[in-house]
Amino acid sequence: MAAAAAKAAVVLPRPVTFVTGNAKKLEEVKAIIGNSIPFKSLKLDLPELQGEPEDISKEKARLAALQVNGPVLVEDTCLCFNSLKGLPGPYIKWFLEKLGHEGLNNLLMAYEDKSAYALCAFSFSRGPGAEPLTFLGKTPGKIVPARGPTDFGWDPVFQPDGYDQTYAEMSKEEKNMISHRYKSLALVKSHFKEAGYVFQTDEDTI
Ligand SMILES: O=c1[nH]c(=O)c2ncn([C@@H]3O[C@H](COP(=O)(O)OP(=O)(O)OP(=O)(O)O)[C@@H](O)[C@H]3O)c2[nH]1
Ligand SMILES: [Mg+2]
Repeated sequence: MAAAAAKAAVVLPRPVTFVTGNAKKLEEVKAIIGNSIPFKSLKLDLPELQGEPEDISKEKARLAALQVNGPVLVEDTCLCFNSLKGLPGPYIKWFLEKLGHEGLNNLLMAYEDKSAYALCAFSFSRGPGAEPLTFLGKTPGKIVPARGPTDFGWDPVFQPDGYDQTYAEMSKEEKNMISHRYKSLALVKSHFKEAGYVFQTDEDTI
């Protein structure tokens, strides 16, 4: 039999929109994705479901696709303490806001085990109504008293396994080579490569 027909390209109506209310996330996503996926960004703080990271991320993608009326990428980030069976997890934003770096350390005072992991769940939706695909990236480490610049979230209290520095003490380039976000985006990039999406620009659709 003749070789199988070439896979038809999936045409997406415009560049993907990365929807986030977090400027520091956007900075890292830009640095990690580079030119490999054409995307633009939209600053929007989407409401978040309670529950498992994957479900929160998928629901964010569904909401974002409706808002944007096109293909979207979103992500949800968790910081999970093993002694606390994965908490604060997706609720880290509020724990950090209320307790600060010292409070996060204090949560683990009663436990010997300070191990933790950073988890990033990117979700991609091709548009409103499409089932989002989720890509998980995980970096193991431990919670330590804050060290390094305090310009991004809990970076100063997270020391990845195999490193003497916290995320905050590392250069951006170094963090972006090992981070939960990097690992999750590596899977997103592979998916885009395999799927061979073709993007129309906004100009094409006018
Ligand atoms: O030190 C950090 N290093 C990181 O690599 C990192 N990634 C996210 N975060 C923080 O963890 C919470 C996640 O909550 P989150 O995923 O809902 O994000 P968000 O609400 O800020 O933005 P978004 O939901 O609009 O995208 C928020 O407090 C973020 O600031 C990080 N902190
Ligand atoms: Mg959020």
